[in-house]
Amino acid sequence: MGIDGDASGPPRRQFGEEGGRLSYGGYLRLPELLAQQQPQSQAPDELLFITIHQVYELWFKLLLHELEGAREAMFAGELWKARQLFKRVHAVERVLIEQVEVLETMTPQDFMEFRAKLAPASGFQSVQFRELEFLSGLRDERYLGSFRHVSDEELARLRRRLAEPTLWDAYLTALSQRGLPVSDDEIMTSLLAVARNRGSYDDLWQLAEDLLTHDETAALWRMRHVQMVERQIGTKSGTGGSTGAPYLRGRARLHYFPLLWELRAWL
Ligand code: HEM
Ligand SMILES: N[C@@H](CC(=O)c1ccccc1NC=O)C(=O)O
Repeated sequence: MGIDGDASGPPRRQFGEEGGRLSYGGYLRLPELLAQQQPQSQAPDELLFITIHQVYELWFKLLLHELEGAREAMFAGELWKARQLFKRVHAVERVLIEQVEVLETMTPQDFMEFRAKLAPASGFQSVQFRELEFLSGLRDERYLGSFRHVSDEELARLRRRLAEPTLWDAYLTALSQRGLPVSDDEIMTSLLAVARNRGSYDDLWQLAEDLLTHDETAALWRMRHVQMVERQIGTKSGTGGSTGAPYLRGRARLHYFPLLWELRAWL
């Protein structure tokens, strides 16, 4: 039944539509969006491969936006707002992990039908992925060298990310706004004070837990990704020129907020 109560056919006109200029496809720019999947081969699974990467990049864009918001909220001392945003970040990050399963429905044989066409492209070159790492505090300038292919605008974005404050910088500001010292020598004592004095500092504790969950979920994605990689290409080296799985295993151990993990040993 149509929304306007007509028993058959689509609604002729909906409430609030009078004079409106927006349509579903226009608002969401679907003609543009759905024109962006352009396989390089005839292999049937290449559409899946392109789609899943594009979906990742869309989520990366949203994550950057929300994490910027969380950083701003921490600087402003609005911890509740930062926490609200981290909730969304965590939910999206869990989706990113779950999504790997969809790509694993592709067999290695089917991947090999188009893999050769991909080199030297690889996830190495995801600007937004590196932006997320830089914003989160994992700043390895050597990666700028692997971005020679990217546009000036993208390179400028990465350089900006290296120069701007990280989530950790914002958390330290939130700590110092509450009178807790944050110098290298004093930070562990302050983190311990927060952990042991929940009556006064529960909001700061919960926020640190949110940061840790962001860190943990990102690490889980890296582990999930390398599992998929081993399943797809085994011990082959990567199209991006790395050793493949061994390189990725090394990356899986990294942490955004090492002090929050170190804190565990003192609790
Ligand atoms: C068949 C599926 C996939 C395979 C076999 C694969 C393989 C690889 C390999 C071997 C690398 C290391 C760089 C290189 O030498 O190529 C890499 C890096 C990367 N891949 Fe994938 N990948 C797959 C799917 C994905 C998907 C769906 C994403 C989502 C965006 C992704 C994102 C990345 C990122 C961000 C890196 C850089 C990681 C880092 O430097 O820490 N990959 N991938
Ligand atoms: N690096 C992968 C290829 C690959 O997965 C890929 C290729 C182009 C664009 C994104 C990719 N995804 C992640 O690395 C490989 O070595 O098979």
